[in-house]
Amino acid sequence: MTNASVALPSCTVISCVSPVRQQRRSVCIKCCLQQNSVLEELKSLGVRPKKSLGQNFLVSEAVLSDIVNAASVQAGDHILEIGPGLGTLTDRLVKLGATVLAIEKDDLFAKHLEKKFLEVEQVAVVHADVLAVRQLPEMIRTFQPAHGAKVKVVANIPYNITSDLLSVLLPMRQVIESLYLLLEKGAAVRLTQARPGDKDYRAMSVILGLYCQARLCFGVSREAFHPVPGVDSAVAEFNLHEQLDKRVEEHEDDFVAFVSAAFSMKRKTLINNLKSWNAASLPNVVSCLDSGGLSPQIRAEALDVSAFIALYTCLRVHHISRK
Ligand SMILES: C[S@@+](CC[C@H](N)C(=O)[O-])C[C@H]1O[C@@H](n2cnc3c(N)ncnc32)[C@H](O)[C@@H]1O
Repeated sequence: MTNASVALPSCTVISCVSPVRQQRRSVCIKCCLQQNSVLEELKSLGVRPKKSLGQNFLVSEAVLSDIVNAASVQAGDHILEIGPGLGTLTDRLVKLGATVLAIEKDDLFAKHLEKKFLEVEQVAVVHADVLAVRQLPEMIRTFQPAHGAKVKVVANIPYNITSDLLSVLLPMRQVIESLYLLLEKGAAVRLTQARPGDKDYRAMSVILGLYCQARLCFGVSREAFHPVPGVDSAVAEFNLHEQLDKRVEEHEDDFVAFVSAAFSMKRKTLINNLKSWNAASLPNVVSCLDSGGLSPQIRAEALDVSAFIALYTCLRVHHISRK
């Protein structure tokens, strides 16, 4: 059995033979050990990673360290981990003295994790689809430390739930302080860097501006995973604002629906898109755009979050909301 925790220089490249596939690859010693231990663990469980659940396991010690450093994980932190898989990142978080709430959808991995961390008081495993946990805010509130500090989310998530997961977690500023997510690189760049006028600027860019400060932390090579995915990854930080802009605080869901409607058809003007939000509002949209010095022909991708909030606030003055 290999031991991935042996202290070795991180960048010495060797020719690594997988014990399962009998294939040879050039990787660093630490990755080789970690990769082989992941492969052996999968083999002992008799499972093949499922594409449908985005199961690409981290096999790079260096990336694990970079993630926990980016999140400044320290003893006493309470961390929500989504998709713990074999528990590699969970293990690292526990070693740093954090307490972990780990939510795993896969039946077999959830059982495996329950056994693996049975004796570890700092880990609670929840067998569930994170997107289907109705009482997620309450569950996180119960998990918060006694002194009420907020929770950090640190996770290597399946790429296909990125938007849905952000939509679920971003509004939870009462219980969550920040998110550190390992994402598909293109998505990480888009989510953290798109600005008004860019081709990647979307409704989610505005929604992110409402809820948080987003930052691209670092890129991660596809070689850091088993199986190796078809794309590179990156870690992104989402630091949630403690308070929402007062003007939308009481109409948060309606504002999000307003922004989403404004972007619904890429080629249409903002006004035409807003018909699906409230068709009767259009004369008011024209006058609110005008009072903000904006053309009635403007498209959603030209407006930043402040312009959206100003436009929405103007419409609320006319008692207009979603119909
Ligand atoms: C990319 S793997 C990461 C595994 C592990 N954290 C690692 O870094 O090696 C994603 C994990 O999320 C789990 N998963 C997929 N969809 C999920 C969902 N909706 N809710 C909770 N876990 C999910 C998968 O079963 C898998 O274990």
